[in-house]
Amino acid sequence: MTAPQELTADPHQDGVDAAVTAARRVIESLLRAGSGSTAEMGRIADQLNSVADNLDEHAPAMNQRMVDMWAGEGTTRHDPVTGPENAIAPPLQLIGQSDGSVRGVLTLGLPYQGPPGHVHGGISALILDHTLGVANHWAGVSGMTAELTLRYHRPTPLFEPLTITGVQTGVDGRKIRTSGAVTAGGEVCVSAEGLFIAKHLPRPR
Ligand SMILES: CCCCCCCCCCCC(=O)SCCNC(=O)CCNC(=O)[C@H](O)C(C)(C)COP(=O)(O)OP(=O)(O)OC[C@H]1O[C@@H](n2cnc3c(N)ncnc32)[C@H](O)[C@@H]1OP(=O)(O)O
Repeated sequence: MTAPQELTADPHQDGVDAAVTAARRVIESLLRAGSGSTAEMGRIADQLNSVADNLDEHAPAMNQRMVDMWAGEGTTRHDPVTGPENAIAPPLQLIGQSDGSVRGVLTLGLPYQGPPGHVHGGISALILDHTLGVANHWAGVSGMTAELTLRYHRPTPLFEPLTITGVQTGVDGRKIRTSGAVTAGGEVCVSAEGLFIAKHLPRPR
């Protein structure tokens, strides 16, 4: 039996991860403040643009950055679900379980809102697509999403811990079947069935 294993990159307390954590806070704070805020939004926009100008000035060429992103341990650092270097990632940390499934817990805030006080359905789809992909990796046979079928059973709450699970259920030639769910308080909010096809795009070199 395989021991549980962290499958996603551990966020660092410094460097780009710390800057990305701050950027996530800015996104959330802008939403909290809103158009009725007395904060000087014009000045805030200038400050944020100056931060972006500084980053762009020190960034490598795009093709070099793509090579770096896909080198070594970097593969789980930048995706939009688990990546500690990606400010739009919640981020979710996934653990491979001894029973072959993967599991993670996260709480989503205002940037991920769809219906009032609840998670946008597209965000649940993004999280489940990625989690099913990681479940395939953990199972040892992975591929690209060909079909993702979602059932939204009940609204998924913001501001509460959500448990995200995924497990590979079968492999038939190049066809890989995987299922998963988002649960809150032990109730299934969203369930997913995925068909993946064993195929991998080449890494940039
Ligand atoms: C630690 C963490 C690590 C890292 C973990 C990272 C996890 C990341 C997870 C994210 C996953 C994504 O979002 S991936 C990105 C989203 N997906 C995509 O962009 C895929 C775009 N589509 C494609 O590239 C293609 O259509 C493919 C690869 C799906 C299939 O193309 P292909 O390779 O040419 O294969 P093809 O011959 O067409 O099909 C092979 C067989 O599958 C069947 N098939 C193909 N598509 C379908 C379909 N939609 N529905 C039913 N069946 C289908 C065919 O009938 C055929 O069956 P038979 O005749 O053999 O019986």
